[in-house]
Amino acid sequence: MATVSLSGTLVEKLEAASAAGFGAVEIFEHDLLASRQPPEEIRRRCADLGLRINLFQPFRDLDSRDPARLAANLERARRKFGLMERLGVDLMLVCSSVGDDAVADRDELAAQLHTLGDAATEHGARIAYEALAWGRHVDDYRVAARVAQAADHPAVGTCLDSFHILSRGIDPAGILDIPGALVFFLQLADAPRLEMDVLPWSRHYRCFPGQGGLDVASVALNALLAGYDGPLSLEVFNDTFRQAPALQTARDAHRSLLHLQDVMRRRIGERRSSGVRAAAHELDRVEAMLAPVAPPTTPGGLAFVEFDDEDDGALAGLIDRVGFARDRTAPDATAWVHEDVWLATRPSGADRARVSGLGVRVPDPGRAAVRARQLGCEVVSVEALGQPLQAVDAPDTTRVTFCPPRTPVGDPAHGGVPGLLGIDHVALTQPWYEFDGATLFWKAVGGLDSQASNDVPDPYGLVRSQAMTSCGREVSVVLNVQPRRAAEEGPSGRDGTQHVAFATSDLLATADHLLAADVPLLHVGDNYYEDLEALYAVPEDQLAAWRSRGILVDQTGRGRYLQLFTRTVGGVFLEFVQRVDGYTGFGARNAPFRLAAQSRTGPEA
Ligand SMILES: O=C(O)c1ccc(O)c(O)c1
Ligand SMILES: [Mg+2]
Repeated sequence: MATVSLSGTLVEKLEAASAAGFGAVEIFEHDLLASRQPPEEIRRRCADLGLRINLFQPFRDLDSRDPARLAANLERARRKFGLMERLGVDLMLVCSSVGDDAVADRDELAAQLHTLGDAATEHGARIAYEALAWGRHVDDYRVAARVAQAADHPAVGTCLDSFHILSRGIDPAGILDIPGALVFFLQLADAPRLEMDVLPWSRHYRCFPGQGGLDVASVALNALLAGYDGPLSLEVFNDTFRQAPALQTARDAHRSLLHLQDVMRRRIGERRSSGVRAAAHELDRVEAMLAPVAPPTTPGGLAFVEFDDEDDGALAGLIDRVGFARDRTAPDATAWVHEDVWLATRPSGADRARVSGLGVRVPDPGRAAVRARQLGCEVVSVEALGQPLQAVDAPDTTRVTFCPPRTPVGDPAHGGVPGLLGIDHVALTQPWYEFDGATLFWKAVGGLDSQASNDVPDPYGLVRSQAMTSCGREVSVVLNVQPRRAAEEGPSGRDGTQHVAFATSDLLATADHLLAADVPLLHVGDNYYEDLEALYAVPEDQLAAWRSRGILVDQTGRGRYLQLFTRTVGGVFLEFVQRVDGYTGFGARNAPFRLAAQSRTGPEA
């Protein structure tokens, strides 16, 4: 764990990294300079915390065409080597230069690195030369490796950093051509794919492997296949993690490393079958290095959604009014059943209703629990669906219970909601500092893949939204972060609503049923429907049918999505959706209008 990846003082970062299970840290120089503890004290703290210090970084702008500047830089480096001896670390990362006096000639650059190698050796140290994606003359890992090799010094090697490689679209296959002994260090970071300059992209948006869109596993696997056998180190510069509780970030980071090795194991399987560029014994060697994680589980559907209800049972009243059939088999909760999906509410003394639990159907609940434990989750035993099962808590504290593929349906009273097909998706609100951790949890533990992510305008800010679905779309979870202002000052004191969306084959019929049952539905107002007519040239009768029921529409080249929302009860509302002609989104275009309608209170509502 690079200390730059965590919030807090240096000592707080070290404590969080150790508590999360890391065995080593990279000390980022700024963290040491800002610390009151002298290097010797930091060294002692690390020893007490069971942390090796495996890198000190960064050393910037070593090389120079100006001899006097070079001499000064070498003297600066000697002082850093002295500092490293006090810290007990023998490897320093040297970034490629960005200065206007940087050396372009590779032989001259190699000679200067050789001189640095001599200086390092005097202090029992080594240096790892890294190509910054924005380096003045060296911005490609293959060049940095060639220059380090040309330096021809035992104390000079290279550092691979997955962000600098993948952000520029450089092929990581070239890593296999680097002698493994030349790779002194490996830094790993993921990032969302953004169209922006690499420097701010690196300094603000890096995230942990599996939380973004870069193929970090390819870099890590190639480095190990090339013969690197050092640490897998996470170097993440991220504005959210700079503010988030360090221990939570460190725990998510540790999970990301375990999940990364799981992905690498699967890649080894693919390479075995495809015979791509790596001898079978090399693949076996690397596979043996990876942390053991049980194979991933693929959810086959939701068995239940459980809610904490307010003491007055407001949410239970809404579910009754919608027309779900009460299930008489649930002893300690109010429950309803539709086919093989249960809804349950428990009065919890909560000041507002919320989703408290999801039952996820998996082929092998026991194996899913083993994998969850290996990925750092605390697995608890629970009673659900009338049997002992195992569960873990998602980052937003929603309890996720691993359920068997099918459960005999109880003896439900036959209520009925016309057209109802089952649960389409569940939307969960995350604390702002848990969004990336939740994405990783639902990917690594829940077996879902990231789909579209959107930043949706809310009257009081932006709602960050990430859809995650199982490969067959049997389970979809939409993760949302509400704008902080809404949480503190929004009209209903919203600290984030959650909802369950039900699929229907006929939303008009479902809507008429709900209206007849006096279910309070959300209306977004006439301006929306006038725009709809302009957008989609909707026939007047069709528009009237949607407007009178409060139905929202998203029509794309890939199908149509019809949506209808109940009003919010506490922190929960219900949604009914009809997907037409293969539409696979979640109605992002309509979210701002829904949010605006939900934020209106009193006569504005
Ligand atoms: O953004 C930087 O300056 C920076 C410093 C050190 C690194 O290892 C790195 O990848 C980036
Ligand atoms: Mg780096």
